[in-house]
Amino acid sequence: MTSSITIRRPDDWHVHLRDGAMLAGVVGHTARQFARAIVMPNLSPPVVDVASARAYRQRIMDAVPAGMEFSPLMTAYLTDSTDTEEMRRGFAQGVFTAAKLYPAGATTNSASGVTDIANIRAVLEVMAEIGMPLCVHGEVTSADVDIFDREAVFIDRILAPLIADLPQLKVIFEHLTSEEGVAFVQGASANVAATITPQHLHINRNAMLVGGMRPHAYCLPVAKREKHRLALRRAATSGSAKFFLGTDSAPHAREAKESACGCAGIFNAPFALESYLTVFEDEGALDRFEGFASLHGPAFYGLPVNGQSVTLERADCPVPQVMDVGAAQLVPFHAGETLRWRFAS
Ligand SMILES: NC(=O)N[C@@H](CC(=O)O)C(=O)O
Ligand SMILES: [Zn+2]
Ligand SMILES: [Zn+2]
Repeated sequence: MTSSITIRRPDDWHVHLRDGAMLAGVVGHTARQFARAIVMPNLSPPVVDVASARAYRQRIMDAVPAGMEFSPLMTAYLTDSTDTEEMRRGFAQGVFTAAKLYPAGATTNSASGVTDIANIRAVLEVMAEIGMPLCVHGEVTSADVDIFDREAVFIDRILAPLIADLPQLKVIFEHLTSEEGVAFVQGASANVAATITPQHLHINRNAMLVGGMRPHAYCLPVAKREKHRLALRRAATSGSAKFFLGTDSAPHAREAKESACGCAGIFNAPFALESYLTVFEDEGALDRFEGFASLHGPAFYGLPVNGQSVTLERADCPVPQVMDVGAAQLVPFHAGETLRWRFAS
């Protein structure tokens, strides 16, 4: 039995670091395991321009615990009125690594998102021209579409037409949750890739709804039927360079989750690599873990791979029921479980 595994230092291609005291409480968990992370811009107010992204990046750097090396990669939050020149400038200056499309109303802090993709057509054209990647929260928001179908419908109504229209645009289908999503990404050109979270590899919708309503298993897009989880596990462990690590770690204070209208988001940063590695081992794909965690993401984004390495050891890794991060009590993903891999260094 493999007793330890060493891979190039990975990156997290989708994370929510929040701001203020919450940022200070959570950033170390990401910086401990990952060299870089694509930082989501859904603050309140959102990060829509170069100046606010620069300022946010500085706040993140200031919050990284001493001795940790971590580079936040910033994203621009697209709105109906995003300025094309602002995107061009931010990308040229290396402030924006990508831009993020939130369909208005789809998820946490998406109220200022895009109400109709036609409204950002000019921005997307420029992004395709300059090679600026588009990160997508891929769900429609129409009241008549069932929440479990919103990703599949998004492909048909929005994503497939967009990609046909702008084949040069680099698109990351974020936090993929469905077999339709997997099939779509597999069948698309090399300009289309996807991130996959640990929770969507571990849980199906039963985790949320059986034996009581379990708000800590609630995130968006929601976990779906078992067949979707299995399709995601096959994709993540397939070795295909189209799929890579993006935790979507999304901390919300315990009381905001355990509420009559609980927030969407799972805080998985503290044990992210341990969680993913368990899946790769169960699928007999330990040899493909490094590609998913450390190689495919940089290749897609056109960035160098990291120089350093990390090691995980086979050892009991108990996950606490709750973590006090100063700003809040957070219930981590896998709370109360003991994982069988432990991040060593
Ligand atoms: N994934 C989530 O459930 N929540 C994210 C937003 C998002 O990534 O959609 C958050 O910011 O809380
Ligand atoms: Zn999202
Ligand atoms: Zn997210």
